[in-house]
Amino acid sequence: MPTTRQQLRRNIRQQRRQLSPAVQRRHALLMQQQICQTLWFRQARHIALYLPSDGEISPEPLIQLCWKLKKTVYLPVLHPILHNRLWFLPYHAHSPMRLNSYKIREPRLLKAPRRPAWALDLVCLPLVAFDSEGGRLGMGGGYYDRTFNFKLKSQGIKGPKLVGLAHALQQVDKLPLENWDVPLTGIATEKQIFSFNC
Ligand SMILES: Nc1nc2c(c(=O)[nH]1)N(C=O)[C@@H](CNc1ccc(C(=O)N[C@@H](CCC(=O)O)C(=O)O)cc1)CN2
Ligand SMILES: Nc1ncnc2c1ncn2[C@@H]1O[C@H](COP(=O)(O)OP(=O)(O)OP(=O)(O)O)[C@@H](O)[C@H]1O
Repeated sequence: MPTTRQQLRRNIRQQRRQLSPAVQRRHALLMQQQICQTLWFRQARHIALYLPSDGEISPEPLIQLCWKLKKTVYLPVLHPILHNRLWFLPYHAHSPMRLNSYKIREPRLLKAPRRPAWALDLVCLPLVAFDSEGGRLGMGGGYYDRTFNFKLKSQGIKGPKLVGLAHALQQVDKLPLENWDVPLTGIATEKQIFSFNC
């Protein structure tokens, strides 16, 4: 019987949560060393990352490196009005934070200048599963697909590079592509960089 998206999510989320803190730290550092060599990272000044939850690979070493290199870091914030869309707010060491409805820390809205999604250079996306052709399965809210939907339009804005971050164990054989799925530019794991032609 084929595995449903729900079963696959449950399965991989469970495997991810079982990684020890030491393995999590090692993967986060190795993934950072992989991605920081790419042109996607080196040419980017405005970079969206995320704070890890539920065993996701941690972009925290990458965030520290961005700050050191004077790149501006943004985090996703659940849109206060539009259904399942994201805003991106700057994130500094002293940004006032709150917990969103999924208990993930996000910057408070306050007066921080938002950056429109199309004006970011690089967006590092969390994901639950990926395949070797750039297929991505997320947490199921469709937040990133809705927010970067403009990239699917033929005359659309080119927008940021979209790079998924994952533990290598999150790779699966083949994910069915849905017509709302926004293509990824690449994926970075602790083992390697996958690059797709977009
Ligand atoms: N670290 C991180 N931040 C992120 C995301 C993410 O995947 N990871 N998102 C990527 O989109 C957005 C939040 N999307 C999320 C969607 C579902 C769940 C979640 O845990 N869902 C529960 C059930 C729903 C509920 O509690 O109401 C679950 O599946 O167990 C979490 C985040 C924005 N920020
Ligand atoms: N551009 C869009 N417009 C309208 N609905 C969308 C769009 N993109 C995704 N959806 C809807 O969102 C729901 C969740 O999509 P999906 O399972 O692909 O999310 P995901 O990629 O796992 O989540 P996330 O991007 O939040 O990590 C689906 O029911 C889909 O119909």
